[in-house]
Amino acid sequence: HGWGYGPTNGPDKWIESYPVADGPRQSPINIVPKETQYDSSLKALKLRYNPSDANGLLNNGHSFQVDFVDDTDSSTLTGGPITGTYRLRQFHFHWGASDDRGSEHTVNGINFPCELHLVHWNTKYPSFGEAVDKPDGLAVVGVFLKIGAANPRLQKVLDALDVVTTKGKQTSFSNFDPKTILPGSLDYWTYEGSLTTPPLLESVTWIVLKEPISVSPAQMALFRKLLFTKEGEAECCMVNNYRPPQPIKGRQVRASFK
Ligand SMILES: NS(=O)(=O)c1nccs1
Ligand SMILES: [Zn+2]
Repeated sequence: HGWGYGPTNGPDKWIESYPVADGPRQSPINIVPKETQYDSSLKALKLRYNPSDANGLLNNGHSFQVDFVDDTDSSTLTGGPITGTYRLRQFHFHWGASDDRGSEHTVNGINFPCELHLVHWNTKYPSFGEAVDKPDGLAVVGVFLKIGAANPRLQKVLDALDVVTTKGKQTSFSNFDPKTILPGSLDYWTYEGSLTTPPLLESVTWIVLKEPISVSPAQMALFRKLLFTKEGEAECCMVNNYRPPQPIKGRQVRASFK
């Protein structure tokens, strides 16, 4: 049976099929701001997204993702810690069964209820599939969600979830600008890491934003209505789809801000 987040196939079992799980640059990590190093050479993030590139919303059995058309440079990440141009491929979330956990990265050991990942691939490679296993192949922007006022910017995404409850369901989703779900500040921490789901490839430059966005308890309840399971199978709630922090193994986390 495939990997997942349950007691028999969860993060502690992934090493059995994916030995890189205990590699030197695994993600997520706990970020300790006092141990990060401000790097004045880090550039500002430049995110230029074209809403018309949004191309569907899918329950993939581990999370749900909004896919983007990535056959041109119309939705890109440049600047920040990276060189060159990375194209937006998809964004997705990780969340908990309750508001005290759900994020993958933590800050001073604090868990957030949810974390957004915007996945980009390096256009020095011909495709996402070619980039995904290269050390400079991907750049993922991570955004923490913290409990507060309802976030109207999230509502269009959350309103689409009721038709993709089970694994494999997808629905049309277009004309959406992911910049609208980013916080006001683009200050970030960055480090070299990996995919946080199998195959756990060590190909990700992580860019974790310091400022969270808000989400309300009612909005979190909508995430938790999704299922890991297919239509007709015994239902298993899609919650706690996060990997816990991994050993830093000597890595330096840099800050774009003082
Ligand atoms: N959670 S993640 O952004 O590291 C990711 N895993 C697989 C594709 S993208
Ligand atoms: Zn993710």
